[in-house]
Amino acid sequence: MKVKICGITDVTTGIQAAEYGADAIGFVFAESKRKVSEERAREIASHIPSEVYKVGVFVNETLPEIERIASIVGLTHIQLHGDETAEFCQSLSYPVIKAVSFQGNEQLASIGTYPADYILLDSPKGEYRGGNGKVFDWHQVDKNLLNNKKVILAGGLHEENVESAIEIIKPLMIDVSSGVETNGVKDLNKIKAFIEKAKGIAIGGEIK
Ligand SMILES: O=C(O)c1ccccc1NCC(=O)[C@H](O)[C@H](O)COP(=O)(O)O
Repeated sequence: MKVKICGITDVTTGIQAAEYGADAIGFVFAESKRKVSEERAREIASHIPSEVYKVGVFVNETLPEIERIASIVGLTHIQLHGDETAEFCQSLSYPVIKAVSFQGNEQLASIGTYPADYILLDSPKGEYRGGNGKVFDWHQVDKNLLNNKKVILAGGLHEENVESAIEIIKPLMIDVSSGVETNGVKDLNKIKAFIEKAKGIAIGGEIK
């Protein structure tokens, strides 16, 4: 199971997350309590091994601004967390993760044709477009509608519920932010425990 730790804002947490086995780390460049400057993100990214994805999270940002930040920071993937059109997605020169605030399967039917490499299933938006620490009903998701796209599951995951989430959705990757924080700050013990738990979960008798 691949793991993305999102909302990284300092070098130590980035380095430790990678050491604990994170496959991707996320930098939020949108309105958020976890918003990070491009200078800080660049510094963090420079300490992270090349095989770990550096994902930039954007909400309705302009194309030139995304491309500019991606190039400065050294992003490997762009996560679109707003209302970006398919044409917008196609214009980006990076692999795209399109986030969907899950509200039902009608929505998934249309996202099945969206030209993104990955679909990130998240909870309906709260105060911010993402990172709200809320779960949604995984049983409602009809994955057949997603056209075999690579699925990343997010939304209120933590050490205690991640096993059920993986069992029900069987995603390629899981994404967490609030669930590895204490009092709104990333907690290294929780990050370690979450990654260990997720990496040890057997799907169909095989450790993924
Ligand atoms: O994390 C944020 O603050 C955020 C703000 C605005 C747009 C997206 C944001 N996060 C994107 C993520 O990938 C989060 O990890 C994902 O929404 C899950 O968050 P959580 O429910 O807190 O685990």
